[in-house]
Amino acid sequence: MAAQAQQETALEDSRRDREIGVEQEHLDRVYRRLEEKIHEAEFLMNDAAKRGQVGTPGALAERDAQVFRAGVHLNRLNNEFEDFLFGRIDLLLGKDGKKGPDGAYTAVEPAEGAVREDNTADIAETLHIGRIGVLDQDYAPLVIDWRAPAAAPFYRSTPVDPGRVVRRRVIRSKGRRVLGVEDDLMRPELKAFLDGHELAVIGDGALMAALGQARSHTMRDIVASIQAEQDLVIRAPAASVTYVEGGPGTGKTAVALHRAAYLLYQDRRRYAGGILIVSPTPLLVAYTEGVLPSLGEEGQVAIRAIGSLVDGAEATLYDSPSTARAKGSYRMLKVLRKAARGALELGPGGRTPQGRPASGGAAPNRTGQLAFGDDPADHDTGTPAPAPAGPPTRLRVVAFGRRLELEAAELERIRRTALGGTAPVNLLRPRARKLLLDALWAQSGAATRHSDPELAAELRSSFDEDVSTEDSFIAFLDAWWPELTPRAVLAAMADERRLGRWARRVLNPGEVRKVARSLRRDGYSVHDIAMLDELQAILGTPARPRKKRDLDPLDQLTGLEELMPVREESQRERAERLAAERVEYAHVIVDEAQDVTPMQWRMLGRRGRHATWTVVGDPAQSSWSDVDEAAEARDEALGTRPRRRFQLTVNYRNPAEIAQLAAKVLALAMPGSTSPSAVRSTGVEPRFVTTNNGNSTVVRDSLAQTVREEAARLLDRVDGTVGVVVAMQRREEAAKWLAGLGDRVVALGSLEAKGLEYDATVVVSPAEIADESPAGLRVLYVALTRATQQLTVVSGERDEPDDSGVPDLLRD
Ligand SMILES: Nc1ncnc2c1ncn2[C@@H]1O[C@H](COP(=O)(O)OP(=O)(O)OP(=O)(O)O)[C@@H](O)[C@H]1O
Repeated sequence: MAAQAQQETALEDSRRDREIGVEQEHLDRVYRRLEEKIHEAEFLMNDAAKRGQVGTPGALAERDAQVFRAGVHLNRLNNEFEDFLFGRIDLLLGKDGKKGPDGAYTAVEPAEGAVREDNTADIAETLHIGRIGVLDQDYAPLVIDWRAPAAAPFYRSTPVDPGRVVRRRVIRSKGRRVLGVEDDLMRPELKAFLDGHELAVIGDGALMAALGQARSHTMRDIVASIQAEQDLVIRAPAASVTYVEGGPGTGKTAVALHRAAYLLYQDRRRYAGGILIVSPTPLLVAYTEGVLPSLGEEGQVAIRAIGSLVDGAEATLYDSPSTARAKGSYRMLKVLRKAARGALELGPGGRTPQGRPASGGAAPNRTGQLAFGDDPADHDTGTPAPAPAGPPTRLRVVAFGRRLELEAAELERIRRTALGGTAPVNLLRPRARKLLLDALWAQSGAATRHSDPELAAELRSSFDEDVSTEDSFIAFLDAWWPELTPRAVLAAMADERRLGRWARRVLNPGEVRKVARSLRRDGYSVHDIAMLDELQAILGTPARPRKKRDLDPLDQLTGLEELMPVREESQRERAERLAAERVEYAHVIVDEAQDVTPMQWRMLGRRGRHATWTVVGDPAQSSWSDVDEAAEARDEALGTRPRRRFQLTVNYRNPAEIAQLAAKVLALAMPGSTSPSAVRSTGVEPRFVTTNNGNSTVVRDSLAQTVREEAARLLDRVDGTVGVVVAMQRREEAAKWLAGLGDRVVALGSLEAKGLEYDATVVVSPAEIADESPAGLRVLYVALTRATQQLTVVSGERDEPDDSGVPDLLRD
């Protein structure tokens, strides 16, 4: 028996080696062709450089265009040289004989007679799929770009609906070497022949091989194993709104990133306006950042955390759930509108009573840590408040030899009239100035001096000119109607009494206290960033003279400055500059959309007023408490554009053992909803550990020690990363528990775990996580669904474990 098994293995190995050899031959051909193309690109660059020396405007423009094109080409080839060929499909003869622009036949369905009556068939076409397309000298496809229509069957074909595909192969290669192949047979009932030989089938399929791999701290692309339901989303037409829901691990983030790459491939010109991908946390941005470059896309896509969308301000703080609820809800809009108008009373310099400069930056707090909650003892600056300067209460000018004066009451009346307009507050300043001049003019009595309207008008205009150029008038206007910045207004809201006035009948006194207190911390939270953005819209920016860029004197002479990039700027810098200057996008992708608050939806809406959208999320993972209000805000941001809805149903992350446990929390958090089905099982059940010594008391040291031991245990059992998920308030403490265990293990607050995944996780005290906010059960559901292989749950003080250590929240 053993000898027979050995023989079979040897046979299998030799078949595998033969197939690897076949793919190696193809890869060699592709590399030879790529080298030719690189030479072409280099020749173009040199040639262009020579042309540049001629120096005529026409030659300069041509040189620049060529250098640009050749540079892009070289860049792509060099980037994608690594592991860029990853797939192959062997197809039956198609229905018609038509070929697409990439040289492949376009038919999806097989021709009649492609399968013979005895269930045999010949392979009519073989296509290799890679990160970019490569044609040979005769324009036959050596590699098809994964985003091209001809590559779609690689992803769409299933045994239920195979189309023309007989065999789908995933090729694993490193540099110039093919390392392995994994095949899926789409028509297992068929005996298919390629060049007279029966088609070989190697391995158990690529998906399982991909899913079993150890995780690192960065996400990998899934280009070689995109599944049919995911492919439908990635290639959905970009018109209007693509709306994708799916449980944890169904690939929503992966799909969103691949969709960005696909859209750029499909219509680069249209998306020259940029694609914005919004992530909930900087951790998730860092985790996903490498995926697009691996797909050959970078420049036109900006991946930003929702707390980094406002230039010059970065969210570094967390708000407690109740403060977040007040700041993120629609009610805050009313408060901000009042504040923006009321803040004029700040007077010059924009100093708040707390002494914090109103234009204060987003420095991290004193300890340099991210802070959770808004306990004044921790975060108050503690600086005694100097008296505010306040706005001036009297205007005095001299005009036409007379002393004119407006008193406080009159000034107040004028301010109210000016604010009666609906324009942004900063743009109302000219109107206020005009009303002041009207009042002074009326007081001067000069209007009655001339009955001739023309003379009267002339007199008025010289009066206006005299007064408005007077130093005292200019200084008064600057102090009385200062140009407000969003930061100044937000800082002004840190004063509780003042905020109380602006928020009357909108926020309750407790909310006012908490919001004001949180705004006294150094730095901003994600919710503050949305408030800053809203304030920017409410205040407006007065037009300023445009600063001219430094120009190359030669470009100025030839008038080419608009056509050519500034000389010293590299292509990458240019792309970055354009991205930084961009305020609106052609397509906006919102990841973890279930967590976006109403105020944040307004901020996103302003960035995609004319955009098409892809919105991905999972209501069951929402940490936002008022789901209906958020849905209303989302609908407002997306407008009336038609929506195309997709549902992802398969969990690729968690093994069935972990998914089943998480489903129990889902049933509590959102009764009636269904969990995605896990695609694999590891046979390793979640482990339950309790620090509860039997009388419901937990020694704190014991919790620290237990978590540390469990993390160390998991580090021994998995090759990749271990995440320890704790309630937000324990984050700093938990990091200390893990000191010295190395960089494969990290401690995370429950909200920070959003979207991330680890080989193994330790979830610390389910009850503590669930009790932390009104959406706590959904946050716990997120925490429990982060592991790709193993999960340990450690009960804490608040949990009630049974005899097996299973805490109450995780029992049936
Ligand atoms: N077709 C696929 N082939 C291989 N791996 C996949 C595939 N689809 C998803 N995965 C993997 O499954 C994991 C989960 O994917 P992803 O993070 O995109 O899911 P998600 O739906 O955004 O999850 P969550 O809602 O929990 O944030 C990732 O490791 C991803 O690479």
